[in-house]
Amino acid sequence: MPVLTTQATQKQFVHQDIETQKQSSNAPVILRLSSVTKTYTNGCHALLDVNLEVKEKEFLFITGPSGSGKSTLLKLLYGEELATEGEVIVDQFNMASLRGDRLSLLRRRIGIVFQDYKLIRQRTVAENITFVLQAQGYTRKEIQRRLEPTLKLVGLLSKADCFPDQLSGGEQQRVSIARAIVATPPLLLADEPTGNLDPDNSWQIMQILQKLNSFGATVIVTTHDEQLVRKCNHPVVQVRNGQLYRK
Ligand SMILES: Nc1ncnc2c1ncn2[C@@H]1O[C@H](COP(=O)(O)OP(=O)(O)OP(=O)(O)O)[C@@H](O)[C@H]1O
Repeated sequence: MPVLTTQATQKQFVHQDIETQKQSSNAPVILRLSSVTKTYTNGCHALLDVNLEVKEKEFLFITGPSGSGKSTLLKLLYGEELATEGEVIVDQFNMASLRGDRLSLLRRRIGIVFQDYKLIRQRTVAENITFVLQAQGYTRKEIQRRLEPTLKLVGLLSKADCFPDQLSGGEQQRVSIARAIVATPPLLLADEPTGNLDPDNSWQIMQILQKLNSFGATVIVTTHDEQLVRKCNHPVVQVRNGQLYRK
């Protein structure tokens, strides 16, 4: 693993790496961070002069210790936070200039999976998955057309009418993945999706994410789980003290 101490070297390295990828793949860029710094209002520098480019259909792991800036990086990508300096481009949109309806439209093209699932306890599995489609004005017929294959993909066809509290942690995470992908977004962001799961369930989740990637989605996963990362053959970026290092 390269150890890069200065930002100049780091930039050079990441750019070199980007060049290498360009030679091996002509896929369009789906997201780009250019010289991005994120400082929270309390003065905490979560990210410092970060550069990253991800191409369509890539699968990227983001690893790093607790508090290093992984979630912040994902939040910049789905517009939960804005960069303090630098430029964040997602799906050709500059995140700094996106507000209201335009931000909502971009978010429809991004599926998000969280460590703590964020399911609605009073709604069934099927309702949790289709809720977002209803909110986006899909017809009942289209919702039904999408629901069954999505449930099948995450192995939950028989649990459609269960409530979240009747499911295991792994099953709940599979519901949250189903909810994230039911509108077939081209970009899937997963923030510690296996953080609350045992190794078997973690592996099941990874297999689903890899299957979605093989179907054409760009997938970015943050994780602490080095073993899981080693098991999969995907590029890895490590965040340390708010800076990015290619592994
Ligand atoms: N809303 C906020 N206000 C102030 N500081 C924040 C905020 N969110 C995060 N931070 C700080 O920014 C830094 C990076 O946090 P972040 O959540 O991105 O790290 P992380 O790598 O995802 O950590 P973990 O693996 O524990 O989830 C930390 O020092 C954290 O305390």
